Amino acid sequence: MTETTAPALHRGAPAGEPLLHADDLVAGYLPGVNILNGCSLVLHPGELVGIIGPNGAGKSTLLKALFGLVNIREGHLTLAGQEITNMRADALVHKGVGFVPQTNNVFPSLTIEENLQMGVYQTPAKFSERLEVVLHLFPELVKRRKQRAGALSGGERQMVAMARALMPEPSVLLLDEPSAGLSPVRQDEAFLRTRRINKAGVSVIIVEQNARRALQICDRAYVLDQGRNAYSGPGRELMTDPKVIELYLGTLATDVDAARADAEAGAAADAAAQADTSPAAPVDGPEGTTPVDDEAPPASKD
Ligand SMILES: Nc1ncnc2c1ncn2[C@@H]1O[C@H](COP(=O)(O)OP(=O)(O)OP(=O)(O)O)[C@@H](O)[C@H]1O
Repeated sequence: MTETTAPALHRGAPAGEPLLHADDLVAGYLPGVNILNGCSLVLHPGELVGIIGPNGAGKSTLLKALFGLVNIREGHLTLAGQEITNMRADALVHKGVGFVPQTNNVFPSLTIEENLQMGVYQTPAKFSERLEVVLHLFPELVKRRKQRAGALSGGERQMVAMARALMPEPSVLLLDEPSAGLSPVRQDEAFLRTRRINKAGVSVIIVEQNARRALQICDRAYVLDQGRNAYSGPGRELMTDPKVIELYLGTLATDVDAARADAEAGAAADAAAQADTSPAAPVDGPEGTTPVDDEAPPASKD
C-alpha cells in the first residue's frame, strides 16, 4: 500500500488499485498563486466520491485539474496506473474521462440530439449505439431530442450536459456542482440522476456546495479546505461527524440530530430500494421532496 492510499488520507477507500489517483496536487491559475496546496484523492472502480468544503476551498479547481483545465505544478495524476498529469482534455476524453462543467455546459443553438452528437465527435461511428444507451438512461430526453438546448430549463440543460458527457462511454465522470442554481426538487433530481449514472457502472466524482445532500448519495467524500485535504470518509459518516458539521455543514447544535436523521433516512431508502427489485422503486428525497425513479437502467458497458 502506497502512502497516498493511506487510510487517514482516504478513509473508507476500498482496497486495490484506484482507477483515478490524484497525489499531492499543487495547482493554480496565476503565476506564483497556488489554489491547490497538496490535494490528494482516489477514485476506485464503481465508486461515487464527493468533494465538499467551504466557498473558495478549491473544489472546482481540483476537478478542473483532474480534467487538464488547470495546470498541475506539482504532484501526479494517474488513470488506471497510467500517468495523465497535465494531459489535455480531449486526450482525457479519449482515455475515458468525462467532465460536466457547472455553467455553459450545452450548445444552446443546437438541438438536444446535436448536442449528444458533439459528445462523440472523436468517434462518430459510435453515435447510434451510444444514443440508445444514453436515452435509456435519460428517457426524459427521448421526446425532446429535436428541441434546441437553449430553450431548456436549468435542470434539463444539466441533464443534456450529463448525457453528452456520457456519449463517449467514459469510465470516470467528473461533475461540477450539478445542483447549482436549481430548485430543491430539481436538485433532488440532479442527485438521483447522478446516482443512476453511477449505478449504470460509471465511476463518478461530484463537487457540491449542497454538502449534506451530496454526502447522502456518495460512497465516500473528501472535505477540502484552503486547497488541502481536511477530512475524508464514507459519506454518511461525515454527515454525522461533529467536526465536519461544525465547520462545513452548519453550526447549529440541532444539525447533528438533523444530519443523523438524514443519514438514517438515506440508509432506509437504500435498503428499501435493494429489497424492492421491481423496475420502478422510487426513492424519497430527504426533505420529503418529489420521488424520482432511481432504478438503475441496464449497464451501459458491453
Ligand atoms: N479562472 C480563475 N482565475 C483565477 N483565479 C480563479 C479562477 N477560478 C477560480 N479562481 C480562484 O480559485 C479559488 C478557488 O476557487 P474554486 O472555484 O476552485 O473554489 P470552490 O471550492 O469550488 O468554491 P465555490 O464553492 O465557491 O464554487 C478562489 O479564490 C477563486 O477566486
